[in-house]
Formats: sequence, structure tokens, C-alpha cells
Amino acid sequence: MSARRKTPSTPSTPHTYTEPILNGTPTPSSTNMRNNPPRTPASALFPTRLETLLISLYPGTLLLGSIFSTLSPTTRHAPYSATLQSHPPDFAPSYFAQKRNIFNVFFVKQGWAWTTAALVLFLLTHPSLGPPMRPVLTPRRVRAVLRYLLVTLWWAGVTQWFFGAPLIDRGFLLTGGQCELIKDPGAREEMSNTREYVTAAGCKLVGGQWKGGYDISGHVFLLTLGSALLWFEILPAVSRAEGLRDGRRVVMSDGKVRTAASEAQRESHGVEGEAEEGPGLGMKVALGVMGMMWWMLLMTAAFFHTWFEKWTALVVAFTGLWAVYFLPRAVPAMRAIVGMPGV
Ligand SMILES: CCCCC/C=C\C/C=C\C/C=C\C/C=C\CCCC(=O)SCCNC(=O)CCNC(=O)[C@H](O)C(C)(C)COP(=O)(O)OP(=O)(O)OC[C@H]1O[C@@H](n2cnc3c(N)ncnc32)[C@H](O)[C@@H]1OP(=O)(O)O
Repeated sequence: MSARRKTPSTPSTPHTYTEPILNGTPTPSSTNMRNNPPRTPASALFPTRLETLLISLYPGTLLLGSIFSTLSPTTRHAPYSATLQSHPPDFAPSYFAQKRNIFNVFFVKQGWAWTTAALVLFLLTHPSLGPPMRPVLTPRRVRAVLRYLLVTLWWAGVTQWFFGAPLIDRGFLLTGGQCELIKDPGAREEMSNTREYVTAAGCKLVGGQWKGGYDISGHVFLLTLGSALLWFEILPAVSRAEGLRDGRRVVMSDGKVRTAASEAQRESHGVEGEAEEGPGLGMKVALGVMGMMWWMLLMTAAFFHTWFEKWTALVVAFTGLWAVYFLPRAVPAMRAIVGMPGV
């Protein structure tokens, strides 16, 4: 497994590993690195080039959707309602511009359930994490579940519940928004539960209009968070690409910066008989879910929300992802608990 990985810059003595120190006293290999700058970033907190390329698919998709909506005459001329955050149903320029489209109702609106199912299937079936189809709690599975739970907390806090109203709704209220019903004193009388008018869901439930504030796109947030969680977990486990696996930088407990390969060496929990075969069922399902998420992200970018609502949602999603997938690279104590995918 990882213990068998080749480390081309080091002598191939069995059972010893002399990974070059990247920010310590100059060694012959670190001098080499000055002459041939490494392809990985200087700080453990930043993504590698390959990771940056993959991450840039997200802003790229938002840009593509926005360009399409600007260039397409049907979409450009269709009336847009800021309150509905969409084109009114009668003027929707495409099937995907309708809120009731089947992919929205059964896929995005249940998006975290799909993300969870795809990840669980992958964890249960991929041999790099444990014996396929046997519910054995290997360290890699446990750490993957811990990371998933942290990202789930972020999803839940932003979209579902944060000691009351979720963060999206709190932001909306703080920026001057309110449930339009509460302007009507008669209707307000009937709203006995305060929760009814401090959340978008409660407001819509009593027939109110959630208006006036600034609302980040829940769709962009969920689709980014879910699909990126899947590929952050899956690619380092299945790919041999340097930038996704061994080339990632980590800060060791002595403060030295090394590559993830050194940790993989020490913490190998390889499963006997780990196969290097084609994609298994878990991988195929995850690829399907990621593909659908990408498509729905593109549709959201093309037909829903304002630019600002979409871009801030992207930033909020990546804040959570960064805390779970990049911060531990620079904080050994955190890494000891949640680990890194593929290590
Ligand atoms: C040994 C091996 C071990 C293996 C491991 C084992 C076990 C696993 C470990 C642990 C598991 C344990 C515990 C897990 C704990 C919990 C996990 C449970 C997770 C679940 O399983 S939990 C159930 C499923 N629950 C969901 O998964 C909900 C997902 N859902 C959301 O989080 C929101 O729903 C969101 C974010 C989507 C908000 O969205 P939003 O809709 O309110 O807001 P947005 O601003 O985006 O949209 C404004 C208006 O535009 C429309 N609109 C925009 N874009 C559109 C588009 N593209 N197409 C059509 N319409 C569009 C909208 O439809 C809306 O319209 P309208 O308001 O009228 O509906």
C-alpha cells in the first residue's frame, strides 16, 4: 500500500525513509529543490497545483453558467424575480430553470443524503480503506467518517440549524431581510412561534415571502460542498498523482515541512490484498453523484440567483472544506485526529 509507494528522491533502503526536510537546514536534496523548484506549494495550508486546478472547476462552472445566461437571448430576455431568486415559472427559459424540475426535487433538495450515501458506499467498498463489504472499523474509515461529520456539521449549521435559525437565514435577517407576512399585524398574531419568521422555511410554510435581505445560494453551497467532499476523499485514495497524494505538504510536530508521503510511510494501515483494479461500485456511484452535482451547479449558475449570491456561497462552502482538508496539513494535533485522505 502506501508503504510500498516509491519515493524517487530518496534511497530505496527497505524500512527506512529519509524524506527531505523542506524548510529546515539545507541538505543536498533541499539544495536540489532550490535548483529545481518543487511543483507543490510552499505552505502546507495551500493546495497543490493539481488540487488548485480541480478547485478552479468550481469558479469556472459559475463563470460558464453566468456567461451562458448573458449570451443566451432566451435567458437574457426572460424576466427575473429577485424574491423568487429565479425566473417566474411561466417565463422559465428551460426545464432546468424551473424549481419543480425532477433533478432539483429529488437530487439537490436531498443533496446531503446523496453525498452521504455515495461516501458510505465508497468507504465500504474501496479496498484502500478496509476489507470491501465488511464493516470493519479501520483507522482510515474512522478518520474519513470524522472528516465527513465535520463537513456535515458545516452543512447543517449553514443550511439547517445553528442554535436556532441556520447561518444562511441569520445572515438574511442581519442584512435587513424579513418574512413579508409580519408586516401584516393580523397575520403576525397567528404566528405564535418565533421560529416561524426567523427561518426561510418557516416563513414559506405560513405563506410569507422571505424578502429584503441578502441570501447566499443554498444550491451552490450544497453542490460545491458535497461534490468537493467526495473528490477530496476519493481522489487521494484512488489516484497515484503526486499533486493529489504524496506531493501534499504537511507540517510535522517539530515544525518542519515535509510531504504527505512521509506520513503515509509511518501510518500505513494498508489492507492485505489491496487491489489496484478498475473503479468499483462505490467509485462509480460517487462519480455519478459528482457528475450530477456538477451539472446542477451549472444549471444553478445559469438560471438562478445573482452573481453575488453564487460567489459568496462558493466562498462559504470552501471555508468549511479548507478547515477540514487543508488546515490539518499545517496543524499536526488536528491531523492526528482527522488525518488526511489517502494517508
Ligand atoms: C465500517 C464502514 C463505515 C462506513 C460509514 C458508516 C456510517 C456513516 C457515518 C456517519 C453517519 C452518521 C451520522 C450522519 C449525520 C447526519 C447526516 C444526515 C444527512 C442527511 O442525509 S439529511 C437528509 C437529507 N436532506 C438533505 O439532503 C437536505 C439537502 N438540502 C439542503 O440542504 C437545502 O435544501 C439547500 C441547501 C439545497 C437549500 O436550498 P434552497 O432551495 O432553500 O435555497 P437556494 O438559495 O439554493 O434556492 C432558492 C430557490 O431557488 C431554487 N433553485 C435554486 N437553484 C435551483 C436549481 N438549480 N434548480 C431548481 N431550483 C433551484 C430553489 O429551489 C429555491 O426555491 P424555493 O425556496 O421556492 O424552494
